[in-house]
Amino acid sequence: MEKYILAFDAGTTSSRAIVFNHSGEICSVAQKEFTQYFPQSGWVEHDPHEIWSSLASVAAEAITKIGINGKYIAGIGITNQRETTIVWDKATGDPIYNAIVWQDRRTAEYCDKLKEAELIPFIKDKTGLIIDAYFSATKVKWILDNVEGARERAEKGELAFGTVDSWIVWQLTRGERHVTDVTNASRTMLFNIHTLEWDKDLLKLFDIPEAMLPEVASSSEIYGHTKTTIFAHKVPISGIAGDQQAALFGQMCIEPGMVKNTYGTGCFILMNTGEEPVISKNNLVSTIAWKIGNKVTYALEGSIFMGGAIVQWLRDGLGIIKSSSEIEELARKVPDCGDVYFVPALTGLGAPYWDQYARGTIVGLSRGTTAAHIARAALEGIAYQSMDVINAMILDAGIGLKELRVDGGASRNNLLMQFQSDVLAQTVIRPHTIETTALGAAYLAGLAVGFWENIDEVKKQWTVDSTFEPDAQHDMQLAKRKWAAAIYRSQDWVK
Ligand SMILES: Nc1ncnc2c1ncn2[C@@H]1O[C@H](COP(=O)(O)OP(=O)(O)O)[C@@H](O)[C@H]1O
Ligand SMILES: O=P(O)(O)OC[C@H](O)CO
Repeated sequence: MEKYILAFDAGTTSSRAIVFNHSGEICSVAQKEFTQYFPQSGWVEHDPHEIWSSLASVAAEAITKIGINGKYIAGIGITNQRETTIVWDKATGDPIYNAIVWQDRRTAEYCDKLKEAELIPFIKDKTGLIIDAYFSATKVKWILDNVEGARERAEKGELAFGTVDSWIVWQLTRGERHVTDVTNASRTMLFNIHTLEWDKDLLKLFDIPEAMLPEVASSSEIYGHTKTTIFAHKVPISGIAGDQQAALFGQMCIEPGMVKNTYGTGCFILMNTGEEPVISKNNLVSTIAWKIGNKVTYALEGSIFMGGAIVQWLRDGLGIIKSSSEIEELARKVPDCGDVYFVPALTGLGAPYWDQYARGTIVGLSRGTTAAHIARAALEGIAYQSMDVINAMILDAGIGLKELRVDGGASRNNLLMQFQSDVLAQTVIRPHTIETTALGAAYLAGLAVGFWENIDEVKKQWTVDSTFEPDAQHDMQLAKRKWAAAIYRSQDWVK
């Protein structure tokens, strides 16, 4: 019987399990949303047990849907929301606090202090990152400072820290392996992206005991075998990558200069920069794209905190649409935004602005403004934010953009993709499989177990669904100036 690769995609709002065949085609998908906790303004938490139980149930569902069991799974690839921080007791496996999610802003003021102490170059030189509450280090420190007895227990070696990938491997191996991969490690602000080791100076700065940290492995190797009852067989866990790096791989952006944008909850634009990190002068971050064998590939990244999530807000917060896909029909009711500009900074602004205190802003409302204009302005806001990141990327890399490869839920929206092409004056390409995050994790897992022989073999599986060419119908220069003015108005709002 044919064998398959199973990808676990542990996203911010839902858990997905996808079974891929040897041609890289999706054979089965199961998905489950899980609870988002907002205990205070700007705080976002998940229950680590729910992350795992939802993943376990979708994995079981996905494999039973096509009538297979663990025996027919050649390898498991894990991809995950990055930066989200979990600390658990090594003996009991119980988390000592909820997962603090990447979007959580509770450590923003502490980050300001780090900036005031002029630590920006110190941290950037080692990690490639910008100081922001987004990354894991300040979240781990918060847990150690705020959960009673935590630091003492961490110092005694009783606690484990992990990003969501580590938590999943711990569950799958029943506590046998405490491991992460280089891509996830590079988002913690504790990992030196040049030496590929946890950085002792940073551990000291954040007062984090080294004993809590996972072992750091490559993105494609056998980390261990499943011990859960879901599979009834020992399945090798053989690929791990943060979701945005996995998407870069799934999009087969394997040559330096290739760029992808994933339009999910946020928008994450990554450019492959080859074997050396490019240190950004334009407020992007340098990150590890993957490590396969001994070869490390780096990327430049621009992280936008609100992408498709703004569409969910129009659905759940404003109630002007009933489902995310309805936004396209609504926005098409008007020929343009009617001079309305919408900066979706509901949780602050990420790259290239990095303003933790910015908030969502709609400007240019008039008596003639309708829900359709707001819908259109929201979609355009997603595209303008992506344009700002891509412009910064082009400056940093010193090379132009040949094409933009797109994926993620909101990339289904043809109006958004056409507008993205118009504002960039560049070709936008959507592949057949927009589940490229899971596909990338599957490829990494399959390569490690010989399911696929080499990258050249999987490269042939990437095929184009739609191409969008620039076809701007109005003055884009004026529109871009208005966008810049709207961004200015959204900044520094809640400080
Ligand atoms: N047709 C659409 N137009 C615009 N946004 C969409 C559309 N379909 C889905 N979305 C948005 O895409 C996001 C889901 O994409 P997905 O890739 O599943 O995200 P994630 O992996 O971050 O959970 C949601 O925020 C949703 O609002
Ligand atoms: O869950 P996603 O797809 O929104 O991705 C979240 C990112 O990994 C955060 O850095």
